[in-house]
Amino acid sequence: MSSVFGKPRAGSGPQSAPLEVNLAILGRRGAGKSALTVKFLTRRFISEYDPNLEDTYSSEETVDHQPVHLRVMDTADPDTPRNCERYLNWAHAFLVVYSMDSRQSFEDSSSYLELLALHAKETQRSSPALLLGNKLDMAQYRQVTKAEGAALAGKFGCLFFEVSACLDFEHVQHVFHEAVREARRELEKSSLPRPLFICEERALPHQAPLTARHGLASCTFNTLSTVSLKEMPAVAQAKLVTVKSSRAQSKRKAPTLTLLKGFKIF
Ligand SMILES: Nc1nc2c(ncn2[C@@H]2O[C@H](COP(=O)(O)OP(=O)(O)OP(=O)(O)O)[C@@H](O)[C@H]2O)c(=O)[nH]1
Repeated sequence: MSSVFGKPRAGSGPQSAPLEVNLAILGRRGAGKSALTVKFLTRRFISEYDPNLEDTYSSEETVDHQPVHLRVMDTADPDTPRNCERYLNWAHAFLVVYSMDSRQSFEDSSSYLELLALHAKETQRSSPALLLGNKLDMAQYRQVTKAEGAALAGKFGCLFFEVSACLDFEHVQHVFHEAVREARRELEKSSLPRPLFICEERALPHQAPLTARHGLASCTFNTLSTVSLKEMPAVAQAKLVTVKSSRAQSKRKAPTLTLLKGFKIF
């Protein structure tokens, strides 16, 4: 049996278990996290949304001929990253989104990348991040150049794309699949199975919250000296919505739309 990344190839037999990948979408309010997520899942662009909704969606994907069970957490931090453990300890990869017509959202994306880098350092476990400059269709109003986006991504060693949630689906899908590839590479390197995560049992006196060090709200971090392994939390202490593959989706639009509660899709 041929294999890809140590797993059986899709279609190579009934035993093929899909690769499980958790992806968290981070970024300032209004950057377009929900719009990109819904575009990827349904091929549709949304123009109205509930900014306080944080949902985790599940989608069966095929990436490089390999079946992937992809969970996407569309996060909703209030103004700054808050209670970040819910995604830091859950995700295998991150999409950090900024809106290219907002300098502030670009600066916030830098804070998110710093947060991820710090978490990787403190847990000695890196999860890949991709930086996305969203709203490419609004490029005439851009406040952030492509070069600036690329430079920020380069600083943190992550992939960079400019995208639009209201332009072509294929480009958005490509970006999500790149995130899966990045996660898969990292999972292969890691010897620790991901169903377990490291969390702290109690705060240590010497442990300074990220807030203090990086101006981020309510994020505390784990040290390896007082850790315990716990079961991964049920997919999102947020709602889980199951969505079939995007390709199948386009053929069954009506049922899909009723699943995506909280969004108005036009
Ligand atoms: N023109 C354009 N508008 C977009 C794009 N992506 C999102 N928007 C719009 O920008 C606004 C914010 O988009 P959301 O997807 O809700 O942003 P978000 O990052 O999820 O924001 P929160 O839910 O508040 O965290 C909405 O009005 C979207 O319709 C895009 O690529 N192009």
